[in-house]
Amino acid sequence: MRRVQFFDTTLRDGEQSPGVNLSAKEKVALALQLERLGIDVIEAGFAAASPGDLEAVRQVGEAVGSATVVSLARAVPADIEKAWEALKHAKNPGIHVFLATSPIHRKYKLNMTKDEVLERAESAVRLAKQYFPNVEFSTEDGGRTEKAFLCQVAERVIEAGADVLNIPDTVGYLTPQQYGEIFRYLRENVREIDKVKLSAHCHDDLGMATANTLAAIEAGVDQVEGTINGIGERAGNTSLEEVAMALATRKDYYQATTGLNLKEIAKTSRMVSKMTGMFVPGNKAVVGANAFAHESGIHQDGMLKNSSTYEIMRPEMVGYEASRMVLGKHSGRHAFRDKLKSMGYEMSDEQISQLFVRFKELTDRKKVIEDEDIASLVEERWAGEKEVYTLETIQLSYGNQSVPTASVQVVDVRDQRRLEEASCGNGSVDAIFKAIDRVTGESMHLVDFQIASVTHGKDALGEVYVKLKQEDRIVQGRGVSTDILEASARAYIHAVNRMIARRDGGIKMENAPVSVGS
Ligand SMILES: CC(=O)SCCNC(=O)CCNC(=O)[C@H](O)C(C)(C)COP(=O)(O)OP(=O)(O)OC[C@H]1O[C@@H](n2cnc3c(N)ncnc32)[C@H](O)[C@@H]1OP(=O)(O)O
Ligand SMILES: CC(C)C(=O)C(=O)O
Repeated sequence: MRRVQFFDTTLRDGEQSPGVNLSAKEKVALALQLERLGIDVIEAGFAAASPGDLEAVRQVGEAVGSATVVSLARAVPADIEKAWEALKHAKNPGIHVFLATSPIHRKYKLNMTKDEVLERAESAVRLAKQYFPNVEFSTEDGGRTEKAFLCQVAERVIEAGADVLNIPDTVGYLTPQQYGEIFRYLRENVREIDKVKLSAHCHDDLGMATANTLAAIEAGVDQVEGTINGIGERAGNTSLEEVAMALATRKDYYQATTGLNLKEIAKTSRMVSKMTGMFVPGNKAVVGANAFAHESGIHQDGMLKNSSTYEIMRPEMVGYEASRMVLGKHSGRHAFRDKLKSMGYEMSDEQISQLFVRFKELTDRKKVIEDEDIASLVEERWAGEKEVYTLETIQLSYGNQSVPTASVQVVDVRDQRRLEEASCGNGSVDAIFKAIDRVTGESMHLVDFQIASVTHGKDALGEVYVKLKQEDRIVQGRGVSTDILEASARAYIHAVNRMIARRDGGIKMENAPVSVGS
């Protein structure tokens, strides 16, 4: 199986993302992490761009031990000399010289003829070779360059001593088939092509950077270039982690290996995101927060039975701890049961079914159900004595010019009667509590009322505590809901049930789940 070399340009092309500016210290920290990841070549910056970048390239070159550290340089002597100034003390120095070759760039940007481009490319490589043991030459906008002319450029830079020939799809224009075809064409038509390593460098303007890079690997390139998280100029570069995982997961197809320590991918991605301020979208392949998360019941059930049903690679392979089961509207009983178990609740099927009904009601109102939500549901259902009344519905009429009115429907679980009553109050909560007193025939005195937020965000669960007094007995009740008025009603009914249980000799809590601690 052949080994594909990985060239990382997060610190150069990645830094060309608008708004990104890495300090020398940050570049060194990232470069050391890239080295831990097993990157073969690290492009540390563009020494001629600024004194600060020259200094950063210098520090990276001296800090990195095994990887080759390169600086980008235009095909001008001053840039090449700056690159050498930065890297002359590096452990493994290299240079990446580029010159555009396409008709569009020759005419509008460089104002150079084909012959001038050939001359300049050759002389730049010759000069670079005087300083650096390792010289890469890139035909900028190679993807839109006439193939015959590309061959001419290739022959001239090989003759001048280039070690690597990179053909970038600078503007992300080519299709995978077209990009692969360029490398096959070069192999067939360039003299002494075997003297250089061929390299692929793609941009993601049409979302094809990874596909194009993989097509280049199929066409036999020796090296691939890209960035972590796919950051870079415009729509970004090839995501190296995507290519690495495609090769690792589809070894059967690509028949190629890398020198990467895949377990370092997650950490590297987090570092890049943090230092560049470029957040990784949740659905990003390999490193997105949802890349190993499962939300729907059918998928979660499959995952619990065997992870190969819905995962082609394990999160542990790239350094994540485990797949995540996200409980939400689309989740089913299997995942719900698994979550309860992982939180330490052991329950019968009947108990789980009862709780599942409340869970589904909650998911209609809350996007993501967190562990605290589940714990609140369990405690609300089983924290007290056996229920006498269960809340069915509440209806409210409220206006700042009118008296709030609440109507409450409950079921008396002793005989399954459905009961309904209404009441006015000083406020909505007062109206609800009075309606509950009426419907249950109980007379309670409210001693305390507190509201707390259980979870975060606009759809957070609210938790209400009430303390009720009847004669000399005091009980507490607790209710949770995304709606604070509903939580109030639940808390009040919870307390009423406890009061009845206490007063009538204590109805035992027969069905409560066993909590074995979480
Ligand atoms: C595809 C890529 O990602 S290429 C890398 C892009 N990265 C960067 O540009 C980041 C760093 N760049 C910089 O800091 C600045 O552009 C510098 C310092 C390199 C140059 O700055 P300036 O001298 O002010 O030139 P400016 O950037 O405005 O224009 C580029 C000049 O380089 C020329 N040029 C562009 N590419 C090359 C090349 N590969 N070889 C030689 N000359 C080149 C342009 O034709 C233009 O020349 P002109 O002034 O004769 O018209
Ligand atoms: C310098 C070259 C390789 C480049 O970044 C590009 O063409 O995209």
